[in-house]
Amino acid sequence: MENKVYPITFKKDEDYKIGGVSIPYLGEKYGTPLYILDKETLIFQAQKYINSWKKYYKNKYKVLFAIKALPILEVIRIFKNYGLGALVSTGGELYIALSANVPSEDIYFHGNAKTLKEIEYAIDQKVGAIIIDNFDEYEKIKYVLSKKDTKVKVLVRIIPNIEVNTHKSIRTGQTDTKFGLPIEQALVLIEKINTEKNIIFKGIHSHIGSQIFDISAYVKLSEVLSEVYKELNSKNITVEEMSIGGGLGVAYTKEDNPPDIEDLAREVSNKFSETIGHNFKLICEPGRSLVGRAGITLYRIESRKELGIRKYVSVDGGMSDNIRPSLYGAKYSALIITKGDREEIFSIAGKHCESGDILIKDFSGLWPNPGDYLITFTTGAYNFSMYTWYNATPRPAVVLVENGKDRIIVKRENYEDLLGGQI
Ligand SMILES: Cc1ncc(COP(=O)(O)O)c(C=O)c1O
Ligand SMILES: N[C@@H](CCCC[NH3+])C(=O)O
Repeated sequence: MENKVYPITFKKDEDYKIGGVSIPYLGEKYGTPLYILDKETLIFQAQKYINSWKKYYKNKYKVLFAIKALPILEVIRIFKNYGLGALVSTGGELYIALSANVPSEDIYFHGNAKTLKEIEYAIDQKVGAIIIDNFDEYEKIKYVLSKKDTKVKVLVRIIPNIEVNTHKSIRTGQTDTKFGLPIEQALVLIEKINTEKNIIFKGIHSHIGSQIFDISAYVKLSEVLSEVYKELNSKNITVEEMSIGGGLGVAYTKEDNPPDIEDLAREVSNKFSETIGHNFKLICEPGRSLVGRAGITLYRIESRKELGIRKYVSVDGGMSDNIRPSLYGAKYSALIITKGDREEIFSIAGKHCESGDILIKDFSGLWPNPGDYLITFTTGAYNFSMYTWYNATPRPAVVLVENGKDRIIVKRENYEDLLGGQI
């Protein structure tokens, strides 16, 4: 079976390599902790999305990279070259997407608490659509437009009432959520929008959560979207676009068996064929499933400890570069590069002043020596972007590898950067 935890080019034959480059060599050259991204895996995942929709969806579609997962210019540029747009959730993300030269019509802006300033920025930049989350946002858009001679395209985010089996902090489609409007309220909002001449209603937006393995949740979502589509059609309101959001899961451990991107495209397309046909532009917004597998993080082992109750191995990073284990109890796979040959069970701890800063609990592997390397896998999504500088920890560098070549795409912060903005 294909190992979905490792990046496509990862090899552990004579040396440990990614993108044809020796991983210990990268550690020597750039220092640790180090985020390493495999370009081939990024491209493979992007092409999977594009080709799968092309195969099954018989009308226009657009894949928007949810840049919150990895807001790095070079990554966004790579995806743009394969025809992907960007989904942004703040003015800052919009700025990054524009700086990566994503055409503004390929940028969609969602979020439940957009400020007037962010709305004005999005309107001035002529984004592809603002995804309206609530009535107050609609009023803010009207206010901004009242000062300008311009129009804005919008989608309206609905709450589809679908519970998914993922961590409670990353579910978004259930009845009780801060994102979107119940369908009845969304319909009222859409009727209001339709009376505005400068707010152009384009369609419906939805998103059910993140790290989802169950394709049937997307099939249910497609049914819900079809019902809303029909309801609006019956009121003579045309729905040109519908978004199924992002959320497809990835494998963090060998036990994880996420569905293929192609399964998502086939099942969703089939459902729409049964219900309303492919009469609208279909949008999807993956983040994690585009970038998660492409990333690994390289650490150095700093110290070891053998307590009666447990053994600990501590590394030179931790919750600052990967907050997911402490925040969600997320599990990761790892590998230690060592000359040691003693198999042990131990916890891998970060260096931060929190007892909860444990990257992997009860890891089973070779007992290392200080100075050895540790690799954690599937760190491409929501690691760099959720970096925290707790304990005044400079942000690690990001290096991109491809065909035996490596280059820095985000510089490592230094101590002076930590003083940035401080007076
Ligand atoms: C509206 C929306 N779309 C897309 C995404 C991307 O999600 P994921 O990284 O799980 O694919 C998110 C984050 O969950 C989101 O909030
Ligand atoms: N930050 C979350 C995903 C959030 C999705 C954003 N809507 C994670 O690391 O799993």
